[in-house]
Amino acid sequence: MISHWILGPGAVGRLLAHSLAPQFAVTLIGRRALLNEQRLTTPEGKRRVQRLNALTVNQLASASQPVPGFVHITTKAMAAEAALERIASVIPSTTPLVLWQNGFLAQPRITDSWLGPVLCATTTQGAYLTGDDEVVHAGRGPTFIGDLHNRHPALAEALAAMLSQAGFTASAVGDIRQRLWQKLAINAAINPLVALHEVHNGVLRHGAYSARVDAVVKEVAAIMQAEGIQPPKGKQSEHAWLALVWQVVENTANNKASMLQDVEARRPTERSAILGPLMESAKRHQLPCEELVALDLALAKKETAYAS
Ligand SMILES: NC(=O)C1=CN([C@@H]2O[C@H](COP(=O)(O)OP(=O)(O)OC[C@H]3O[C@@H](n4cnc5c(N)ncnc54)[C@H](OP(=O)(O)O)[C@@H]3O)[C@@H](O)[C@H]2O)C=CC1
Ligand SMILES: CC(C)(CO)C(=O)C(=O)O
Repeated sequence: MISHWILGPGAVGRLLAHSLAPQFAVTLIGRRALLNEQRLTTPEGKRRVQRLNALTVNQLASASQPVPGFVHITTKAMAAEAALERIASVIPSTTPLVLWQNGFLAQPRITDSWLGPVLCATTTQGAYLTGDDEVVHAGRGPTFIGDLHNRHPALAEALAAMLSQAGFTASAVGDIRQRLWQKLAINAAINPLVALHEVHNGVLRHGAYSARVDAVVKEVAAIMQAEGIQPPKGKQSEHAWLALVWQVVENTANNKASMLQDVEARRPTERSAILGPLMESAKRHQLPCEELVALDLALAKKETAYAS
């Protein structure tokens, strides 16, 4: 039986573990001990309890586990490389990895440094934790799998089939880089502003916020063009990116964005994974990015204030 290791037992990691466990061998790996009896609340409000095989990184070194078929990394973007480093000595260097992070920080770095295949997943599944033994699956959405250089289409197909068997709507795609950058554009336009002002996504439609969104999207659209990233619908243009972002704001008006959840929990945000690649690209292509830099600085200041 294919075994899946899931490194990072947070919202996505536990949702994945609950979904895969009935049909596959699953090991959930964290840096601290987790209860083996875990609860899931479905989007329909049903509650399920399941025993999951949960180990700490330290226990993993002494436990005799079968070699994993896949290692899913489900930490936040900034933690992915360090988390992988902690387990790298106990898995073959050819083990397929699956990166579930938003942004575009961990994906190119781990793809360049890992010997084995590195698949990337982008998902609009929504999940959040309510405690050490419970995850809420807030909403369903599609998941796309691929690798940055399109070298492993069969592996992506095989994983998408397993995830589909586990109840995800998953597809293998040949354009995962495009999809990761498209999501990055949306996250850059929405997440920093709502996190800084501590508002739900829908508030961006009002007052001075909407002009800030437009100004951010203007910078992002030029960067996307320079990176060769098309908006999912329509031709490359500022108008198409604006339409996309405003549609997501509308669809998620009542959402508390992930970056706002991080700010409220006083955790580091994923600003380096979301704003970082855009600012780097702007610099490389000599494009303006004053709005993005201002958002990044303001978020850094906010994080420093609550970290001290
Ligand atoms: N939640 C969602 O709905 C979605 C999330 N994503 C993306 O998925 C990624 C994960 O998000 P999410 O699950 O919400 O994040 P969480 O903060 O809920 O989970 C992150 C987990 O990683 C663990 N972790 C951190 N460092 C290590 C380490 N060195 N070794 C092992 N585990 C570690 C944390 O453990 P500890 O508790 O000890 O801190 C925590 O359990 C992010 O990039 C996010 O943007 C994408 C789409 C939807
Ligand atoms: C699309 C959006 C902004 C929805 O809240 C999101 O992906 C997030 O919160 O990270």
